[in-house]
Amino acid sequence: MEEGKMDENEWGYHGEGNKSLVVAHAQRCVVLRFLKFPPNKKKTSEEILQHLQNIVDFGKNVMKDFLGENYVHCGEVVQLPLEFVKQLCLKIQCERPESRCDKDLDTLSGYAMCLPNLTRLQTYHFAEHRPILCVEIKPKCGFIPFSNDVTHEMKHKVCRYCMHQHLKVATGKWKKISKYCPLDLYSGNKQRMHFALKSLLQEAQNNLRIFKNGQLIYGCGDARSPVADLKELAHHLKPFFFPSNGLASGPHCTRAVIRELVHVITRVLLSSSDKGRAGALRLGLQGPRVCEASPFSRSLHHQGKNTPERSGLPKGCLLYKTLQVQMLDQLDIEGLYPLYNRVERYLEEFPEERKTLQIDGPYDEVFYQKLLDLSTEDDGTVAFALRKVQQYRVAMTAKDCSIMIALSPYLQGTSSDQRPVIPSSRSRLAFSVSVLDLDLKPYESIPHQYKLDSKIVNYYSKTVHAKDDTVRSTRFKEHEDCTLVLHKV
Ligand SMILES: O=P(O)(O)O[C@@H]1[C@@H](OP(=O)(O)O)[C@H](OP(=O)(O)O)[C@H](O)[C@H](OP(=O)(O)O)[C@H]1OP(=O)(O)O
Ligand SMILES: Nc1ncnc2c1ncn2[C@@H]1O[C@H](COP(=O)(O)OP(=O)(O)OP(=O)(O)O)[C@@H](O)[C@H]1O
Repeated sequence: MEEGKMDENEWGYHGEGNKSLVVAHAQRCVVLRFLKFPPNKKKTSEEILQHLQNIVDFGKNVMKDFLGENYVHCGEVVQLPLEFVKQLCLKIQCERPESRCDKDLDTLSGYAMCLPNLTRLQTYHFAEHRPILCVEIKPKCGFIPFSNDVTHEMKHKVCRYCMHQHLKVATGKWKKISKYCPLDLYSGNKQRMHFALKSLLQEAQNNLRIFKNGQLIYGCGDARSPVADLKELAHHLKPFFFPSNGLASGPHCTRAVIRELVHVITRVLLSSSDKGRAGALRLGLQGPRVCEASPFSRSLHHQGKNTPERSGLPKGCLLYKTLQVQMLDQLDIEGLYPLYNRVERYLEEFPEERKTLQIDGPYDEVFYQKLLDLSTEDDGTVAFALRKVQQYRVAMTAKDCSIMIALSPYLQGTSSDQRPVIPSSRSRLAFSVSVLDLDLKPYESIPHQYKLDSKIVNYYSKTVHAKDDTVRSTRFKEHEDCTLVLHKV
């Protein structure tokens, strides 16, 4: 970033999560990502610089290897004029969703990350005139824990996302339970993936956002208020997908366009662009392939088909690689927590060792190499406990990242476009797939994870499953009655 040339009027509010806020440049395809903190928890400039540098290093030294060179954009740390940051912060404040204003943008350090704008990813630096559509999916955890340390039987049957939905609705975070189940999306089975994507479109929550030419057109800007409905979305999508002459409208047309979007996204998600260090992780998928709470698997169950077709994900695709990283959580939080406590006890005795143990970085090649040891035999050492803790943090990061799929019409002959192409009903679409929000989860969040896990499972077991049992036992009684009647006849 060239000092003196920074003008806040060239930047606009783009979006934010729990820990960072993103502004986008109006012309150039770049964004600035600032850290956010609760008002009473300000950090020093040095701490912020270190934190941002750690994010970049973690992307470069760990995630690029695990997920693949092509999918990860690490960006760089930039120093900005403080006056620019202050003015920018004032300018965007009114656009920030209220639910995110419990944290303030860091305006004191002047440091931020500069990244390609993945919602407009074309030739990277300058926007082209081709329309561009971008679908952002936060898929969450795609497997059911297989660890023997799991004590709640329910956790072997229902995935965390589906259980968590009930707690989220009960606490008012969302209004409706979503039909989306990550296991359907990660199944590699087209039918299940279509169902998962349609469910995300019906109830986007913070798991789906759609941008057109860099502007949010679908999904939640605010925690609770969607920006458009499916009809409006279909209208936006027509230039990309509409199968006929562009004049038709009505529910039939909306359905056709949405179906086309779902099919294209599925194909992109199953495509491979593998340039990473091949096979850094080889974790065989263990545990159930379906979640009992998914409406898709429930409907199969009712049809008497207990296991859906096994398709599996192609090894080079981003979903497969993300799932592999997620499965670095081999012990589940229940098995991990005692190991975290072992590390804690050691640190209480030898606080100066925190640095050697690389708990707060550096996230370098040494850190990466240690993650590759997947043995689960506990020899009682701090080294073992620490390795599992670090693997867990990396797994949690992959469980919370987002996938960005950018699509634009492929113009034959006129483009120096190097991107892969996918056929759609209207034209061919050039696409790129990227992953974002790869900030390593903090060591300190482990006790919170432990408590939250038990809260989610207890709530689900007590309320939902108890209700299910009542329904089932009523059905069983009806069935018994029915059998008796049949016997009499
Ligand atoms: O615990 P979860 O599964 O609710 O995930 C949190 C996310 O909630 P979600 O369930 O996706 O709505 C949560 O997302 P929201 O703020 O709810 O949009 C954050 O991503 C949070 O990460 P961090 O603590 O900011 O690093 C996430 O926390 P981590 O568990 O990844 O640390
Ligand atoms: N490089 C990028 N290009 C385009 N948009 C981006 C980019 N990075 C982030 N965003 C947008 O900004 C939003 C917030 O970013 P991000 O997910 O990194 O925030 P966070 O606070 O770290 O998230 P979380 O709540 O998961 O902790 C994203 O959901 C995405 O829409």
